[in-house]
Amino acid sequence: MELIEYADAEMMMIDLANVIAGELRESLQSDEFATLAVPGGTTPGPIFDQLCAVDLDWARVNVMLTDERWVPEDSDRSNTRLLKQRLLVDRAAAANYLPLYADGGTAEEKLPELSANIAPKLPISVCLLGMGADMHTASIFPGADRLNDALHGTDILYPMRAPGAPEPRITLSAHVLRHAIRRHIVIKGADKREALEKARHLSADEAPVASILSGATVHWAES
Ligand SMILES: O=C(O)[C@H](O)[C@@H](O)[C@H](O)[C@H](O)COP(=O)(O)O
Repeated sequence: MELIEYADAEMMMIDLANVIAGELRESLQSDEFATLAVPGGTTPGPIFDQLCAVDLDWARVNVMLTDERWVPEDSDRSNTRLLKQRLLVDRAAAANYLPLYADGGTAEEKLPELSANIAPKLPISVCLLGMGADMHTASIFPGADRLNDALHGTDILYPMRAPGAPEPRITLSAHVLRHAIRRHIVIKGADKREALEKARHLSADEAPVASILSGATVHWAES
């Protein structure tokens, strides 16, 4: 794993948006389509604000989340809502969105149709991930009911219920995340930096983020 430290978060977000745009551009030079996976949560919004305005052949880019909270799109907990408000706008509105949520059923019920839609768009060309202070990444949480499957199984998606998550989740598997051609993790704050250092010496069962660190670039700013 490579660690890049930034003087401040604002610089980190601008830099990271440029890096992601450059990598997507590079993918589109050799492939007909590129797939970008991004996290929800509170950290990546400023990256989306930059990235959405980038001059790129967005019509050839598939955009998806790394994980979703199983809540309707009008909930302020919905990562889909965040993406639609801040990434899939401006030039990036031309991208092809691959949903991780569908109305009218549980994650377990909807998972086959969501997976079938994603399968032809893999591997992920550029994957951006977040991390929680409890060392979860995507929605692969320590102590979660399907932790073992999400870490070691080969399915694309797993439903997930975890003590640390207020609602049911759906997440890409570690298998799919590890097969991403380029992988970035974005974290902010001293507590997450400490958690990252701790995770490097723990098993993936204790620190799920450890399962995707090898070959990843971690971007960190204190504030
Ligand atoms: O839906 C989610 O919550 C995310 O996709 C999740 O994996 C997130 O990246 C981390 O929890 C960090 O969240 P923050 O950026 O809010 O700290």
